[in-house]
Amino acid sequence: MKEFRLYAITGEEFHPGKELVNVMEQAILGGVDIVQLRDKKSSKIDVLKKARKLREVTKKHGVTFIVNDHIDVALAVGADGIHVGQDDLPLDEVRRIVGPDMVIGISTHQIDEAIQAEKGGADYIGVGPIFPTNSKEDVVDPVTTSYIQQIEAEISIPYVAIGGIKRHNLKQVMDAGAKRVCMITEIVEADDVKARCEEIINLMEEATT
Ligand SMILES: Cc1ncc(COP(=O)(O)OP(=O)(O)O)c(N)n1
Ligand SMILES: Cc1nc(C(=O)O)sc1CCOP(=O)(O)O
Ligand SMILES: [Mg+2]
Repeated sequence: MKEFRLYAITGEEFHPGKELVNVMEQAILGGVDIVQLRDKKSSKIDVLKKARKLREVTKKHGVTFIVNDHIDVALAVGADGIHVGQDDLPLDEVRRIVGPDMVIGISTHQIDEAIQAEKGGADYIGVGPIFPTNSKEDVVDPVTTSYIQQIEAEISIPYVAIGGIKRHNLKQVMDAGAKRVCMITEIVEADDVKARCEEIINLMEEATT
């Protein structure tokens, strides 16, 4: 898969009054290089309509587009990838459905899951939640930055740290070894989403120099 650094997940409930596609385009202009559509509330047809719009804007800017949960929607709109959780279809079934070229990401919360994901052919893993988060209802307890250190030592495929990551704790995440971060609220809640993403990327660069 294409290299990435800042991964944004949609969270429409956190930007009332602002259009989903406009918010995510601002994030892209600010430097986000993966966009994931995550929508737990809409009907399938509405998820499809949002996915079509996000596919268009991500394609226009050459940014990777991932759909959370809905493999059928990902295939229908020609997304670059699908993100699944531990309770979703097993990786080999997902691969059989989406074919050899689509990116598959999977959430992991402990090292055994990460090892299985790597063996099972995932293209990247989510590593989290690093800190407490209010953006996901059925979330497990924070895994802390020590999980990042374990992943660094034992896993070779790309991983992205997620969960409660903000500007103020970003350095802790980077210092633990993470090179890629994923955020919902810290990005989409900002008044100026483009400027917020630029600030986050500057902080990531500062933390690694
Ligand atoms: C990059 C990334 N990492 C983890 C998740 C969480 O996925 P999942 O466990 O399937 O939970 P939901 O997002 O479906 O609530 C993610 N979406 N993206
Ligand atoms: C969608 C999601 N998955 C997580 C995991 O740990 O797998 S944490 C999370 C929510 C991330 O949102 P925020 O950046 O607002 O904390
Ligand atoms: Mg999911």
